[in-house]
Amino acid sequence: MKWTELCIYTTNEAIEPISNIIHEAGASGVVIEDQQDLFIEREAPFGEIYELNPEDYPEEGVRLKAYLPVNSFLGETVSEIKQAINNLLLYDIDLGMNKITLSEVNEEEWATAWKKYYKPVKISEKITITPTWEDYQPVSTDELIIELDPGMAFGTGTHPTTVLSMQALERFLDKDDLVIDVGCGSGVLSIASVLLGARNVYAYDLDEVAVQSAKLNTKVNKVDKQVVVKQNNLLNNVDIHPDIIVANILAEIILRFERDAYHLLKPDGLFITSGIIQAKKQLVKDRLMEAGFDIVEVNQMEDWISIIAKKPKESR
Ligand SMILES: C[S@@+](CC[C@H](N)C(=O)[O-])C[C@H]1O[C@@H](n2cnc3c(N)ncnc32)[C@H](O)[C@@H]1O
Repeated sequence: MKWTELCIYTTNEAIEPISNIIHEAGASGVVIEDQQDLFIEREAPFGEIYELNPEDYPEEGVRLKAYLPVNSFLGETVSEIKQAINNLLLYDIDLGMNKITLSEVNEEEWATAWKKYYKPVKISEKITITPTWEDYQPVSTDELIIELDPGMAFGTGTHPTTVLSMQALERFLDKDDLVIDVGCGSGVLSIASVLLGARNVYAYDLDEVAVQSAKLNTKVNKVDKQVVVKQNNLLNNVDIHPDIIVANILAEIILRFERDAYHLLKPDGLFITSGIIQAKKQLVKDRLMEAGFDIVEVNQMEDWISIIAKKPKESR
């Protein structure tokens, strides 16, 4: 199948409205190449690797790229896109060069074009996540590598909520711990747990696609013998007593099973929660304490909160 690559040269302020126009025209995704990205100073507490190549960016302004299938409607679709973009001038949106170019790409090029945007990322002191197609060589001997294919359940494993969970696992997981991963998504936290020394992990997700993806990723990372992946609603009908329960799920969902987590955990066990927005921080803390937990730590990355709670030795 043939595709047309639509390149729109514009400005930073026009990214959002033009992206909407392109989505409405039927493109499944938009690539944003913003010249300013080359100059942003990024926080890199763990020396994250950002390998931006200036050649991938326009000399000035922003380049948006979208892919449309070549069919008999293409000419009409492109005219509508041009018209809708020009209409933005009525709202005083600066369109900069406002140049559009079209070029044909074949299926194969299109399918791999997005891969250059994914690079190995060091997300904690020990853990680096790398896309499966990269031949990444560890920088130090104690570096732990997780191979993940972006595009599968819950992205690349580099979302702040995942990073917060992983950093907590890195600090609190002891060798031979038994771990439950609630809402495992791609399985990234289960894989990290095994690499960090967990004896076994039980990974649950409600979504069948996530379950399949986690099964595949545990195989790719050669930890499938230690990780049991199952479709399950939270901790319903689970009768395992772990040292750690990790759950990167929204606050509303955490608050549906904090008591189950407390009952299942071994004394001294940890409940690592993440995916909590600022506004829900106090509510989640209160409810964890009501369930009997002691709060060990509250951490933040960007707008996201992670709360680490401990079940006391003597249950209340
Ligand atoms: C934010 S993602 C986290 C994925 C992964 N743990 C990570 O950190 O990258 C939350 C996951 O929870 C799953 N989920 C939502 N509700 C659930 C439920 N009731 N039971 C089990 N999993 C659930 C979703 O399908 C999704 O995969």
